[in-house]
Amino acid sequence: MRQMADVNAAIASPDFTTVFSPLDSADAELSDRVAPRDPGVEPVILMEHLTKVYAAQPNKPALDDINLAIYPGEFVFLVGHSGSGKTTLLNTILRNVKPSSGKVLVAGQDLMRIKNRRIPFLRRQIGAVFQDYKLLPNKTAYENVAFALQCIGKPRGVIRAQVPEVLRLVGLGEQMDSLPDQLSGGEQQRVSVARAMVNRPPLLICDEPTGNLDPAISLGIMKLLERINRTGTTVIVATHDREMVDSMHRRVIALEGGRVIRDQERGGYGNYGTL
Ligand SMILES: Nc1ncnc2c1ncn2[C@@H]1O[C@H](COP(=O)(O)OP(=O)(O)OP(=O)(O)O)[C@@H](O)[C@H]1O
Repeated sequence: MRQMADVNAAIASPDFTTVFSPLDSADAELSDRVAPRDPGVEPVILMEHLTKVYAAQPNKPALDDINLAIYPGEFVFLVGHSGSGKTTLLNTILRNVKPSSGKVLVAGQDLMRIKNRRIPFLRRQIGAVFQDYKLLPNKTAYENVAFALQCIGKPRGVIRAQVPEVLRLVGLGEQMDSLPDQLSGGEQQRVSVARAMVNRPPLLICDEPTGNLDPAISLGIMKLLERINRTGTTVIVATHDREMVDSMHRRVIALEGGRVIRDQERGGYGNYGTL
């Protein structure tokens, strides 16, 4: 009873973002949605002459003069051979990697000048699904997602309201109390997606979210990302999953040797091997 009162209070509080309700209706006729690119719309990500040279490879830039604008609500695939710079580009957006030169703005913030104390605030605006961001093995699906909110000081009532909602959204309403090793690979990845989006970030970035998953499960993850995108979240996915990219007809940015070699509004995977 007390718990229900907490939940109701949380829903009424300004901290609660009832985030996920538009999703059912969003399943309708939105597949042709194209993000706005009116002159007045600011890009959520802007890169100008962005270059990253790692000290270990001084003669081979990981990113080489990247110029890109990604607008709110876009769904973007990042493709290219292994070592072409996809992860470095995503890590630049999270400010895990500091560029060597050029300009990068994320949600209007200049990441070349951002103060260290502001970086955690930047990261709260960005949900990240990386293959190596493992779930905590001794926590249930519920606790793994709740932990992300606890870390940023969300009230208990908000956590009790939002965590079940997001887990139901990713299709794990019945498995909230399962530990990671009681879940399949695809289910674990869905917990990662739930964890990344529970705070309703305006930007979701995913590095190989379907790596090592079988094709049917990969499709489920991609459909989930598509639904999240339909609520207005900008989604960027680095992937080697040719079938996925070819079937979704979304914007495709291809990297080669740290350079953008293709940027298509509705593209396909292209001629890359899987590695
Ligand atoms: N921390 C690092 N230190 C030095 N070099 C690095 C580092 N991280 C990446 N690199 C190099 O930068 C280049 C780009 O690597 P990156 O991981 O961004 O490519 P990728 O396209 O994500 O590859 P994959 O598809 O295999 O994940 C590669 O030459 C890689 O060896």
